[in-house]
Amino acid sequence: MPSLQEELLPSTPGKFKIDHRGHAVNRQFHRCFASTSTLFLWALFLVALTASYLSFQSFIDSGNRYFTASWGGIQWEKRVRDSAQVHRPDGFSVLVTGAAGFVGTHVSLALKKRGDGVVGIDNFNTYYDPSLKKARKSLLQGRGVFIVEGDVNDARLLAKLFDVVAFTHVMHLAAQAGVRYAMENPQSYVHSNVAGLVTLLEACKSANPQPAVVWASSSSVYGLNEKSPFSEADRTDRPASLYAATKKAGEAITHTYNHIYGLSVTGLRFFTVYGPWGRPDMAYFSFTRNILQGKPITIYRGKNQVDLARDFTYIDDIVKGCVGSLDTAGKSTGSGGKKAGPAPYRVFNLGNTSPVTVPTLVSILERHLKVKAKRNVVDMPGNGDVPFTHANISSARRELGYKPTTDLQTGLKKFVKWYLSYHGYNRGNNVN
Ligand SMILES: O=C(O)[C@H]1O[C@H](OP(=O)(O)OP(=O)(O)OC[C@H]2O[C@@H](n3ccc(=O)[nH]c3=O)[C@H](O)[C@@H]2O)[C@H](O)[C@@H](O)[C@@H]1O
Repeated sequence: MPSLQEELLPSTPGKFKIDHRGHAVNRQFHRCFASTSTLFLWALFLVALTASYLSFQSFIDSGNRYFTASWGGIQWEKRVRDSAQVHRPDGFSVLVTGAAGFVGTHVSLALKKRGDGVVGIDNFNTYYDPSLKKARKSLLQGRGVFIVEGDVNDARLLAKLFDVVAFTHVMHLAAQAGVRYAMENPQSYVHSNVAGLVTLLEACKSANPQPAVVWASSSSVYGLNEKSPFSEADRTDRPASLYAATKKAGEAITHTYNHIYGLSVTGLRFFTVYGPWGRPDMAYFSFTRNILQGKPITIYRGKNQVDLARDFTYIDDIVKGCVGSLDTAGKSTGSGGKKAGPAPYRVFNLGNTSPVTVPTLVSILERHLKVKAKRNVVDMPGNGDVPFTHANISSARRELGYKPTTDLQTGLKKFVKWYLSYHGYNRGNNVN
């Protein structure tokens, strides 16, 4: 009779083989032990392999960050200095973050044109097609604006930039934009709009002299506010999206740096900015692309079948608001991380003051493109959108001389003209 042990010990995995000769148990036991130790060795080998792969990856990562960084060196510093060179009396030298972005490109061009020194920084991330960002970079380079490829989370890079140039102003436009994408990639909003902002403010507060900071907040901070038009004094404690929440956090964070370190801060609440060289993720841009390609567009509709509306604001008006903010920003009072007295803290709405519904936006595009849209109207999903926005701009008008002059009809015409030419359409046949 085979012993119980003999019956329970398989000679090969998955199979019972009963050996009635003398040292069956020993042999079986030995085989089993051998296969267990082989397994153990294999497991050890796999763990070692995984560990070395991970450390190799982190070496590559840090290598990318620190050894193959696209910044640094004498030539690089010269380019930064040249780009920051001021060419008008009492001109500014401005560090523009997100310089290859939509608003960043236009503001940089405007500042350079009037003789200010401009250095850009942009991480060229892939939130939308980086080739558009590269094209904007070429445009800027052609006008003498140097863009450093880097992230505002890179404290060493920022410290280096402030070491090379005594920036008078920082125009902080680098951000993770987009209201609905926050549900897909929440961490990217924390990374850019919270962590990146703090890293930048740390660099600004430590700089000597401290620059004045003007930065992009958003109309989305008004969230569920129903009082219209939106005034700066209205509630902003009910954000409807994580994007809005990070912008609201930015307003609180910048206030802290103003309070503790004497940084001069101006926050600008932009209202749905549009125009040439715009962002492909925004509705007016993606609608244009789809209409031209004969693809359907999705139009969200609010509660009780009410159309959504936005206070769409043309880029040139926004640029005037940004430049006006830089011109009127009081000085920071601190230096090297120490406050010497109170500094200005301001928040302004930069809108157009005349909301337009999304279906009307589509009709205007159809007219300019001479193509009918395939409209697919759906109820607004719970994705962070708000039903309408409408700016009260009396503060900006009073203090910045801000006065928007471009209506949606005119602004979209300019956008369509740019879009067709940028994408190589035959303009003569397509635009009014
Ligand atoms: O001003 C702001 O605060 C914000 O403006 C825009 O956000 P949003 O107004 O949502 O702009 P779009 O994404 O272009 O949407 C405009 C309107 O079109 C609607 N929409 C969007 C996409 C779509 O497929 N269908 C559609 O009907 C949206 O619901 C919204 O009412 C920007 O994307 C934000 O980065 C910015 O901060």
